[in-house]
Amino acid sequence: MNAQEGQTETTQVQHPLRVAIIGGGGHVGLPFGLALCDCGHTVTLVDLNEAQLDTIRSGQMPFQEINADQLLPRVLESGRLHCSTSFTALSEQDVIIVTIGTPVDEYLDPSLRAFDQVMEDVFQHCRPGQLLIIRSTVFPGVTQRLGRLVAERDLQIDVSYCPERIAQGRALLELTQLPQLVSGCTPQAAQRAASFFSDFGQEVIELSPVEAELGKLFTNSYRYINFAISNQFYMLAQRYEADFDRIYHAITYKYPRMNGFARAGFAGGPCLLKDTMQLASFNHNLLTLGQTAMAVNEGLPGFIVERLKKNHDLTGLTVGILGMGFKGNCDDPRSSLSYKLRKVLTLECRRVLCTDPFIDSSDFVSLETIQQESDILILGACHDEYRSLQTTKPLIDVFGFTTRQEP
Ligand SMILES: NC(=O)c1ccc[n+]([C@@H]2O[C@H](COP(=O)([O-])OP(=O)(O)OC[C@H]3O[C@@H](n4cnc5c(N)ncnc54)[C@H](O)[C@@H]3O)[C@@H](O)[C@H]2O)c1
Ligand SMILES: CC(=O)N[C@H]1[C@@H](OP(=O)(O)OP(=O)(O)OC[C@H]2O[C@@H](n3ccc(=O)[nH]c3=O)[C@H](O)[C@@H]2O)O[C@H](CO)[C@@H](O)[C@@H]1O
Repeated sequence: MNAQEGQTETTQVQHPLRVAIIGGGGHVGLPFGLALCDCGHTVTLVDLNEAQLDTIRSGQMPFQEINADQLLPRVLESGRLHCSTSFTALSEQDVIIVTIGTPVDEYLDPSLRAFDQVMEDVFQHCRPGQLLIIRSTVFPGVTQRLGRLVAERDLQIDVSYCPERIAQGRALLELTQLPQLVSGCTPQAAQRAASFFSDFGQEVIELSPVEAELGKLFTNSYRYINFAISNQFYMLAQRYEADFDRIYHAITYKYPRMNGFARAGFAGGPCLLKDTMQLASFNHNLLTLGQTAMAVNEGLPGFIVERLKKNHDLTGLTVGILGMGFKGNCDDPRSSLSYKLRKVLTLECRRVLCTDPFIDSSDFVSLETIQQESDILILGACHDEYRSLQTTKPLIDVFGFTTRQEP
């Protein structure tokens, strides 16, 4: 199922440890666990999702991750990868890593209950001398608060926050290539976390816990706001019947000061919007740029439909969405704007059809059917399969993906 790209060299760690990853069946925990195991650590993936763990035990990746289809059977064969739904294994570990999801709630505030519950479970099972590494993206202040709780209970474990910064699907390519932000509640915790990641092959940058927490949120908010600039310019160009892609090429060509100018497109997924909202919430709901970015990026599906309505009577038409994942060549539908587009279209059109080569859903149709039965096609995700799509139907491609020359 997975594409294969140049494997990164595996170097063996000098100090093999016993490591548990809570949330180890997920998009962050699993590839990290495989990589740690591959370089010599013994890893227990602790996850509530039994079905996911069964899939992993059988040697199958539960989601797409470049090079993981080859790596998973290899580490299973080594005998150093274990899976468990129980926290009891925690007491046998040297290092406990937390990679559970950290969503925002319906008020756009971080939802801390699940995280606090996991921490309570960790406290019940930990033993003195262990290193706790928080790797989920957390609200600023969470790490120091944990440090205070650990001190109050005299648990004698070292608490650190070391955020994950890989792009989903590319973890095994990026893990040892990206510098690792490292922080600890005490100098000893920071130093132990730094040794753990340098032994793993990463360049380490030390920050205080709140700096590392903010650093992670700044990284994702920056990217999200950056996409909003392009999406706003795209909408503006459309309003004046100007071709955004032609402008994009013209103004970025041999002009280095536009190097960071993003393409227009659906900016979705489980992280960018959520982390921008966490930052806003941390700053007492004041993050003007972030909130404006949310209005722009989340408004793009509605804008597309409004534009279509100007030239077509949608009530009699079938519209097809190509690609439902939250980004190109990705099988993850979480917070994909293609679903928002489907919802808006459903209110306006006779029929909406969806297709995606990576997502198995009973209400999706094949690429062939969608091409035959749709009057209008809209690109929802830049899957390679659509790059050279031949169609006689009008194709709305906000990304400029099907017309651009370079990848
Ligand atoms: N997805 C990414 O590319 C990415 C990148 C960097 C950081 N992050 C951050 O990493 C964290 C995890 O994200 P993800 O995409 O891997 O989420 P995910 O939903 O894919 O994985 C989380 C895993 O935790 C498990 N889990 C939930 N509650 C649990 C509990 N109480 N005990 C044990 N296991 C439990 C779930 O079953 C799931 O397998 C989030 O904070 C996210 O913001 C994600
Ligand atoms: C590359 C990057 O910094 N990604 C961050 C992002 O990864 P994540 O896995 O969310 O992936 P991306 O940042 O690549 O994509 C997020 C969204 O932006 C859209 N998109 C992408 C490129 C583009 O030019 N225009 C556009 O709109 C994608 O279609 C997708 O909907 O959140 C993760 C979770 O915290 C971080 O760890 C990653 O570091």
